[in-house]
Amino acid sequence: MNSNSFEFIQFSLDAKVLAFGSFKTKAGRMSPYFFNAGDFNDGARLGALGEFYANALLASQIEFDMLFGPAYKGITLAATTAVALAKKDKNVPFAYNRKEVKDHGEGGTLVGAKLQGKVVIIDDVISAGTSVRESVEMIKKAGAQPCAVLIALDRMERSGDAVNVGEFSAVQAVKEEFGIPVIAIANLQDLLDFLQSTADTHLQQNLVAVQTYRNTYGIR
Ligand SMILES: O=P(O)(O)OC[C@H]1O[C@H](OP(=O)(O)OP(=O)(O)O)[C@H](O)[C@@H]1O
Ligand SMILES: O=C(O)c1cc(=O)[nH]c(=O)[nH]1
Repeated sequence: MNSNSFEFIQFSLDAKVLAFGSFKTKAGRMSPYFFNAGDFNDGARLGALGEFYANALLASQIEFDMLFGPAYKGITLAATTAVALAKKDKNVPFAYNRKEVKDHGEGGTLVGAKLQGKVVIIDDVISAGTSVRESVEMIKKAGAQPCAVLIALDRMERSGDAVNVGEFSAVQAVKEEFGIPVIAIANLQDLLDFLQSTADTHLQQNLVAVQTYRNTYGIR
């Protein structure tokens, strides 16, 4: 595990964005962990979050010209990543969409810089891939080129629901369908490594449940 991933997991636990317990996912599975990016909800946390995204993006060495954040959560994520990149001497434009079409003033659904060149889509998680699919469509329609997706956590689990388990994860499907990389600041393997190596015995107690979940739903 790289240090950005390790520190990100610690940061997410401290912020209580990453929690252990019993949570129902969008797919209807009972998960022993959950990542709620909406709880990075103050200036210091959002600023630090942008640093983690920027570090992961720069470490990937992907060439890009701008960022796009799908509404709603992606908007703040793209904005804070753009600020962090600018602090690292990589000042790039960013854009985002509205979920509802604005029918007055400048109108439309796109806000911010004009979509052009190689665009990185920034979001928190990919569940079914709907948000990425819609983003790819908007970017291509504007004449630009989606070049990567950057997310906070890749749960590395196969598609489907509690009973039916598909062959591949939504992240794998996005890579395959659009031929673009998906970069995650951290993934389920990092979380397992973290739980295995932590000196916090209370935290370590979650290892078996997370491993069992991975054995049931995890990608092969
Ligand atoms: O891969 P998907 O199935 O699209 O799921 C992932 C998307 O779902 C959530 O956003 P949501 O669409 O709920 O909107 P929000 O950002 O307004 O919460 C999340 O922030 C991702 O954008
Ligand atoms: O699958 C989901 O619904 C899901 C899982 C998770 O950890 N975080 C999240 O925002 N959604």
